[in-house]
Amino acid sequence: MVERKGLEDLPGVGPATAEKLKEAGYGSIEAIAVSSSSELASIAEIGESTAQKIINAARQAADVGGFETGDLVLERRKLVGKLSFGTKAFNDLMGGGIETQAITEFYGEFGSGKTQVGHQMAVNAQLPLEKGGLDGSVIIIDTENTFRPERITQMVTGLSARNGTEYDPEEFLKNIHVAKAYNSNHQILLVDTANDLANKLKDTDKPVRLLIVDSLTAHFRAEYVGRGTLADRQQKLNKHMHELMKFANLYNAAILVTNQVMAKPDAFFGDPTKPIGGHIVGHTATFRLYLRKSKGDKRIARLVDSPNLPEGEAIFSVTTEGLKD
Ligand SMILES: Nc1ncnc2c1ncn2[C@@H]1O[C@H](COP(=O)(O)OP(=O)(O)OP(=O)(O)O)[C@@H](O)[C@H]1O
Repeated sequence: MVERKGLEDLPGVGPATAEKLKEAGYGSIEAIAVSSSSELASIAEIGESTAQKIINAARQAADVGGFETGDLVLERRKLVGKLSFGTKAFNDLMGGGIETQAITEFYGEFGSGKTQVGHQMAVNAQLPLEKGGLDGSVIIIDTENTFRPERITQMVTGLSARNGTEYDPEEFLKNIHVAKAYNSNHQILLVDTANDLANKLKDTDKPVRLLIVDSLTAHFRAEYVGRGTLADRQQKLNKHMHELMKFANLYNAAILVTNQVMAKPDAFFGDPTKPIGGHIVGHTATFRLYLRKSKGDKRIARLVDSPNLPEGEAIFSVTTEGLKD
């Protein structure tokens, strides 16, 4: 595993500059490495030539996606893990579960079950491999204050009954690290914090194997209103997604993000069945699932985009004990 460096390790970046960059959402060496000197100069209030020097140093320090030979890619692909949903229909749809080294996006209307899926996966990820888990810890970036430890307890109790094992909910809660994101910049910054935490836990018996961002887009949507802001928003979102992808590869982790679609479209966001973030999120997420409500506690998940699986649907229920067939 690569040792991660901080912004302060770059020549020419003092604490004040580092702070300005972080506040503007440039919290990682990788983000600096792919920025332009004019952009950096104006954010950090430094000269362009200094900015260019910082960028050059960042490019050297970061692995910003140069070329890799196919055998190395294959070697990494061999490590890909699958995190089970714990429901047959869902697993069948997704070829066994959600993959590590990938971003899986769940989008749908309010109440369609996105947060519930996230909670269930935060439980399942801690199970041993033979039980469909990833034997790891979980990080949740909670942007809408929807994380409920009580739900985790209920789901662990449900799982104990289903698996015929006595799991301790408290143990599960201890392996879930939750941070609230107060705005989109903070949300982007929390991926760096997540990196630090993952780095710290990587040699323990519970390395971070799942990172959840619930909701990926809510802050962006609330902060960037009006047509003139669209380009900025998409650029930030794009950077955020790439940092998440980087995290996925670095720690062989699964990334689960949620995205709300509006039941009542406004003029700006258009088509009600289209998730927020449009092309950017769509092209960066590896798998996309559209969730919708059906009768009672039933939900329908539709796989809409996948590099290697056919499109299809799965029906599942959201119950007090967790997701069920
Ligand atoms: N303890 C519980 N027992 C049974 N069902 C529950 C329980 N808690 C939540 N649910 C179900 O989950 C639904 C909420 O789903 P969830 O919070 O995942 O929606 P969401 O898609 O994340 O919505 P939003 O976009 O508003 O965040 C509730 O309407 C209810 O049907």
